[in-house]
Amino acid sequence: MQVITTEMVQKVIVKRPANSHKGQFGRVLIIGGNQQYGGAAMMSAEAAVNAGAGLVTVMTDQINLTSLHARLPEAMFVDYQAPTNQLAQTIRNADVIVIGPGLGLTAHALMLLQLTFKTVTATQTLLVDGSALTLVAKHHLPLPNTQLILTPHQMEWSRLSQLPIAHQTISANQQSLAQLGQPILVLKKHHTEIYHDQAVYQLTIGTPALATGGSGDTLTGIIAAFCGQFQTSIATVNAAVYTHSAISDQLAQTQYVTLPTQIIQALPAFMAKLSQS
Ligand SMILES: NC(=O)C1=CN([C@@H]2O[C@H](COP(=O)(O)OP(=O)(O)OC[C@H]3O[C@@H](n4cnc5c(N)ncnc54)[C@H](O)[C@@H]3O)[C@@H](O)[C@H]2O)[C@@H](O)CC1
Ligand SMILES: Nc1ncnc2c1ncn2[C@@H]1O[C@H](COP(=O)(O)OP(=O)(O)O)[C@@H](O)[C@H]1O
Ligand SMILES: [Mg+2]
Repeated sequence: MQVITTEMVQKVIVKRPANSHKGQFGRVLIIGGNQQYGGAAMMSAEAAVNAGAGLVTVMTDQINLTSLHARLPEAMFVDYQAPTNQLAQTIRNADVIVIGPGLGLTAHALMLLQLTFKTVTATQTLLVDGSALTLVAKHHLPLPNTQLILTPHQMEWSRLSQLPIAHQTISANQQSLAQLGQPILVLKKHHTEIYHDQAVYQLTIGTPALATGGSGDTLTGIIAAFCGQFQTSIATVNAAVYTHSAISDQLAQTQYVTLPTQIIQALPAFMAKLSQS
């Protein structure tokens, strides 16, 4: 198991080429946010925008439109009740898709997940989080052939792998991942572990100041934005996971809890500093 270091992250968060445009920094689609959990999709989207995604679209319940645009005019909106062919076209247009933050477990949520799995191709990156992971486990859905990243916390991983939390050892986790077709796994907890093929990385920063609703939703947006602009790889995912906790640690010097929205606000300055060092 290797520890993720600042030096590893500096290799990922590089200066942007002068001759570039938004089309090169990733078209990110966030699918989530039902009537109860709109904030989850909004935090994911705002994190993606602030972490540098070129274009961000949110496919969510219409009830979230006004608050989304009031808070984040940079984001585009698609009503997740739109006709299936429009939803599929939106999914096809994305480079990186996040599904799950605040999605919920209803029949409509399941339909959106199945449509995404059916539509996504091998050249796209798909990040499955939150409710979407619970739906995969509950309905035994086969995972699609794409660049796949799973971001469960320990309980979500338990549902998916059928490993009780106390049995989530490195070798047991690796065996479960082999059965799931070797996606990248971000197993979120105190000292999060990241798995890909035989490689295992550990985050040794981050504190319980992160133990507040929305911290994981925010992480999904950072990972998606990083994959969209720095290419999908284990190094890129590690850099995103590290950035999330490093910002929290900085804020936690003077704060008991670090709010997801505060981490989001600090992203552009943190990335500028790393890219210049
Ligand atoms: N503001 C919002 O709209 C929020 C929406 N959320 C959404 O709510 C949905 C359900 O997600 P939840 O995670 O709350 O619900 P889950 O019921 O899937 O899991 C949460 C429970 O798992 C247990 N658990 C064990 N180990 C854990 C670990 N290491 N980390 C976290 N929990 C652990 C805890 O008992 C915890 O109450 C998701 O779609 C999520 O995106 C949450 O993220 C909270 C904030
Ligand atoms: N005690 C802790 N130490 C370090 N990191 C933590 C701790 N508690 C939570 N976190 C981090 O906060 C995030 C929580 O994700 P998640 O449980 O999915 O939150 P939510 O779904 O509410 O957004 C993960 O990145 C996790 O590693
Ligand atoms: Mg979560």
